[in-house]
Amino acid sequence: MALRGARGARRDLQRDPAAPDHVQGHAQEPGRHAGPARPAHVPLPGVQPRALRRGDLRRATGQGLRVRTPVHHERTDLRDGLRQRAAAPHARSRPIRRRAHAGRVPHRPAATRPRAADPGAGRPRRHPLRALLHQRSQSLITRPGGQTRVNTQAAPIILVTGGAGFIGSHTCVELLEHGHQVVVVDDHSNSSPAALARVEKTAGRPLLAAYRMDVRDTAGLDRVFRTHRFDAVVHFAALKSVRESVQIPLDYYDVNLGAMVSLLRAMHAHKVNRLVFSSSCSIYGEAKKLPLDEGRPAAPTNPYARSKWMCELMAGDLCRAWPEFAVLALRYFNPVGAHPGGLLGEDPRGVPGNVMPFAMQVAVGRREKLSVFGGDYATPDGTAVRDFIHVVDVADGHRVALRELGVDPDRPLGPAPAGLQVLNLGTGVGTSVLELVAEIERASGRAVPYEIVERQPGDVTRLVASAAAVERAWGWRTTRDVADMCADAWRFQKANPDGYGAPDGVRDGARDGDGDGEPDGGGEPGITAPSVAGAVSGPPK
Ligand SMILES: O=c1ccn([C@@H]2O[C@H](COP(=O)(O)OP(=O)(O)O[C@H]3O[C@H](CO)[C@@H](O)[C@H](O)[C@H]3O)[C@@H](O)[C@H]2O)c(=O)[nH]1
Repeated sequence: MALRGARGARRDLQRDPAAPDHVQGHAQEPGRHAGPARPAHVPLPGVQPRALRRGDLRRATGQGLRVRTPVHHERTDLRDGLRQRAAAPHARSRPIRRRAHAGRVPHRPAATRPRAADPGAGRPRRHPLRALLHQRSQSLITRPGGQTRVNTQAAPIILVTGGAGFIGSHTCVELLEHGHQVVVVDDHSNSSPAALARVEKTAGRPLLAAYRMDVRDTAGLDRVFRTHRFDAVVHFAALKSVRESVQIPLDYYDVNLGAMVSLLRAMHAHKVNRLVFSSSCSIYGEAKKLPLDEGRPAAPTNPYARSKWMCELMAGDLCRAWPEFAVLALRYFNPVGAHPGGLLGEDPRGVPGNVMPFAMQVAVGRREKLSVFGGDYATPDGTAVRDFIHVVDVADGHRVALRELGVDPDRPLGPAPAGLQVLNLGTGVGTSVLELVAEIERASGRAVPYEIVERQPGDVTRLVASAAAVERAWGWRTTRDVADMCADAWRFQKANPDGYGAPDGVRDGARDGDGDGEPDGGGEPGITAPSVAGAVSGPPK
């Protein structure tokens, strides 16, 4: 299926007279926003500019090699290999594959991934040529025929703020599995550093670095931007509870808007011009008509939703002032579920504010009963209706969003379609709170006792997405239903009744103990570090 560019969707929005006035596009000047081109296969100092040959490898390893079938072509892109194969089906050629440790990993179905529970599983083995790499952005690439060479068409480096949180951690896995390099900034106010160790285990690759810091720490953030040359940012770090925001609105404005200002300043100062912003369908407020499309005017009903709306406005204003800036604001509906591998899931600190983690804790016996907020809504069973979306679909949506911003590990950095684009991430299917409870009982085989109590201030009756725009723009749709969400969330909850519990040996706040100027666990970050998350550090000095 041919994919339509994101700019197509932006034009759709511009044509829509009901589109919010901050949703704008800027005509793209060809080539202008392409960012720095990545040179392909630049020789390393002291290294012959030829491809390293099989003999070199054998000498370096002192052991035999698994030799791949020789090929008749020299291509760098997997799809090129596949295309060529299709054109000459009898040629004994294979599409080029990248080795798992090479930092650029093709997506594999979960069943074929190394089992994280196996000792040593998922841990990339050090390649003997690794010592030749002198830049963190370089990686090895192995071609059919056994040729291995240094690939300087660097994997993109992505900053993920709030990367240890629920959606952030799943997105980190998705990005690592697809060959991105990932740096996390998280203050762990509502997350555990242990989640990052599990991200690495699940993805089978380490993070490039992980910093424990508040995004509002402008000086610290500036040092992070000076330490890494980011290609794009995915911004999750925020407070996210609708009902809590009604009680402590200033905290929500302070954290959510403060972090956005600080991040946009750093991006502007360091000329990092691609942002995927974690927005929210709560911006739509009380719906008169369903499903909700992106042209629906904003009518937020609580400080949390208003803060997300203001962040979108802020990003739109910066797009007007900085024509190279490209922002994709993803308005997710209700992300729930967990990674099917069972290591990653939702583990908020304290009493869960959201219905799914609370109900899961009831099912596992940590809490007595669920309070269902409101049984008198104008819905079939009287409880509120939400569009629950699997967190792995949300994570996948972020990877595709980066691709639409020109950031794809399988290609050189592409042009960034400048301006702000807003897209829903939802399934289009509404599920009531009581329907969700019934599905959790089915998945877990346990009773989830509940009591219907008063409606809560800030809540709305129904939020259900129109998923048409994202499908038009990217050819993308969600693939998992509420049964999958409950089954996966239960798998995590059952295996981790206390969530992440005691951190997995994580040394919180560890610094640069080995004095190499990198967060501990570094060395050749993203490639050979046993676990960057095992040494989450403060911001670089
Ligand atoms: O203990 C609980 C918690 C929630 N609910 C109800 O369940 C529904 C869903 O609540 P929740 O899971 O908290 O989701 P939302 O309030 O819809 O907000 C979530 O979903 C938004 C998108 O809709 C995100 O932007 C927010 O960050 C996220 O917290 C609402 O009607 C709540 O009143 C209960 O009945 N009992």
